[in-house]
Amino acid sequence: MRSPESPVLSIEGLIKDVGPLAALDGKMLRVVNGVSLHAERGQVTALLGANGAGKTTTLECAQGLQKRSGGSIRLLGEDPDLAGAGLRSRVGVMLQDGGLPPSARPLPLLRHIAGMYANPLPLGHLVERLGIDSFSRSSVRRLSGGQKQRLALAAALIGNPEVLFLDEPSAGLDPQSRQIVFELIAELRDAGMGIILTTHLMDDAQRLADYVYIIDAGHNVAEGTVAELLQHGEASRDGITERTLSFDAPAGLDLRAALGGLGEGLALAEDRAGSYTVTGALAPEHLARLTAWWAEKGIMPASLRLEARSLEDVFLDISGRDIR
Ligand SMILES: Nc1ncnc2c1ncn2[C@@H]1O[C@H](COP(=O)(O)OP(=O)(O)OP(=O)(O)O)[C@@H](O)[C@H]1O
Repeated sequence: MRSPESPVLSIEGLIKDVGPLAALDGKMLRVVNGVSLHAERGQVTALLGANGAGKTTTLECAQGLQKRSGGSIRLLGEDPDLAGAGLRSRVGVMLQDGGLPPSARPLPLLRHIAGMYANPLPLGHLVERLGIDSFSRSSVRRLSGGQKQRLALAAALIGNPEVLFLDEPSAGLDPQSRQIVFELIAELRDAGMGIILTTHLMDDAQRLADYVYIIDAGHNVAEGTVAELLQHGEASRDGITERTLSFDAPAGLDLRAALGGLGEGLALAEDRAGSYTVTGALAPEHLARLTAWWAEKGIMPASLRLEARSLEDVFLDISGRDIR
């Protein structure tokens, strides 16, 4: 648990029932069952979970878009179910499909939104950072998925919020835009904004998140920094640190010969022609043996990477591998 010192968002034991549902003979369905989460200023907090885990419902309750059935929520110290425009003006929300009016053009739309806030960010700066100029003459309905995404982020930020909710912030973005959006998120975090994001992309969470909550079937199943969660993954394997060494080199190498007697207990594979992985309890001796063999044979790999388990491995261990 981290210290809840002036959290931007504090959720304790959130319950959300939906219905009554005809499919359940008129009964209610509990879709969030006791989720707790704390998000701090100056941090990126990620909420991860499989499809249907309850992420959207949790965050919509936090934003006051859905009324909770039980538990407590404080967003910037206020109950979102009771708060008014004052709270909304301090909160930025970027939804996955943007929720932007289809016939609007980017700049008038952003100017209009900026006009609703007391201290908006300078429009020109945001427009330039997010490359909105290049499509400012098109209407929202004609924008590509990635352009809409960047415009939605600008719309969420223009009011200069203290807390920002991001739903799948890199969905549909090309590598250049993703880089720009990530840099902007890191800058906003460093400037003290509290950022709460949901994503299915473990890479994004691993790169951006200061603290991660994993929920499943409506309740918390794990939490911690990325490093803590990765350690959890290691501990769950009887204290043995499993690592993967991957490298690209000429096709058809005999890895077993390369590792000699040290290959026992390791999984050796040439996944594609010339693309190799060695997985298991790798020790420095394995690396020494392999690199000595390369030197002996005059082999210089085109790429080489050593990693412990990824957040994706840990996520799958924690929330199971069954499709939802
Ligand atoms: N109004 C509703 N009526 C019936 N079921 C609902 C309703 N709202 C949510 N649910 C169900 O509650 C569960 C949680 O939904 P939610 O959208 O919060 O999940 P999620 O974690 O955001 O999923 P995803 O990753 O797929 O977006 C799902 O199984 C969903 O079908």
